[in-house]
Amino acid sequence: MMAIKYGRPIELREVSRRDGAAASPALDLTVRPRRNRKAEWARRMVRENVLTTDDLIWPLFLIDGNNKREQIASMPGVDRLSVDQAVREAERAMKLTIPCLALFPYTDPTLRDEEGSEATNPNNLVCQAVRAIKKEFPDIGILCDVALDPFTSHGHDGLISDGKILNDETVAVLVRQALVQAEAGCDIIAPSDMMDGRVAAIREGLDRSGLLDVQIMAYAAKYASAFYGPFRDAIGSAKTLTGDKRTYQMDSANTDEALREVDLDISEGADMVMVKPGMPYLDVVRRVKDTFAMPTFAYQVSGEYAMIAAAANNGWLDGERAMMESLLAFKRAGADGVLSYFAPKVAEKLRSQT
Ligand SMILES: NCc1[nH]cc(CCC(=O)O)c1CC(=O)O
Ligand SMILES: [Mg+2]
Repeated sequence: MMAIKYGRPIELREVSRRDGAAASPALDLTVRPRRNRKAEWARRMVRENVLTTDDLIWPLFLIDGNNKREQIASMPGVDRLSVDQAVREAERAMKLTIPCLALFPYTDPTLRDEEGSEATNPNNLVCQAVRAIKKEFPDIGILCDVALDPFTSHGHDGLISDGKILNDETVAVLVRQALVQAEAGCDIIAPSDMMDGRVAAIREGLDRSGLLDVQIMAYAAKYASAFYGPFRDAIGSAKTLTGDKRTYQMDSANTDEALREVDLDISEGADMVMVKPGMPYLDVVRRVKDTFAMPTFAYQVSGEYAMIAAAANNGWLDGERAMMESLLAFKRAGADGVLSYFAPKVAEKLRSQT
């Protein structure tokens, strides 16, 4: 019996050395993992995870106006788009075979109020964009975020009373927000507010309105994160936000809690679940995928995008390679897809490789 692990059995050592091999010093290794990495064709054969355009959800920021593109300083390469420009990006997404867009509005400050009432206006920016995109490109998926922060004067995701975020009262408004979006033609409702019980309430609201096919992707494990900073610039809530979101978004120290949150959202009717942010929480993605075997998504959030984009713009790292590596990391962690501001660039890169 010869136990071979990482070397050659002692008995075979002498015979195994070829004549002349002594001239070139060699380690006595049977197993050399580098053999499988010796050429690109060999690396392709043993590759465990692949990223394709099917894995991408592309978030777009909307702004009122026509033929307008406004740069977002903290997200170099990402613009706020007027509805007509968002339709052009939808066309680009179709050509790049990106399956789904996510829409986020920059609401005019004059339309923001304490209750976020613009959220339930069936003609708000998001609903306008959904209709315009679906009219030209009915075959692209559209995901709409459900939360009040783009619409409230205080920048919180829910209603406030005496400095507290009200849960049940907020849920009632979120149901109405989800309904105006679904009625506009949105395919996937994505509650990002972290109120308790909102998935069940939204599911019931949709079903009662006959919107049985509208899916719910729950931001199930969403953490109170510093990485949302640039997003809050993009939707214009950074300056107005008072305090933080720690009474509703999760504590970044926890993962068991993430499993309980995901479990609840699934039992309330979520079709898909999301972990957010992405790269700093890949352990959560893996646990969620392994525990529930549900379609699991990750959000590579604005701050993650900004870090890579800023370092690349400074020449501190190879932006394209860092981008591709960061996206593949989500696949390795078990994600079925990723919301990423890099989506169009990634899709272009993937296309140039085939
Ligand atoms: N509730 C709204 C919402 N939906 C997505 C993000 C962040 C996305 C990003 O940073 O890219 C946020 C911000 C927040 O919760 O403060
Ligand atoms: Mg929850």
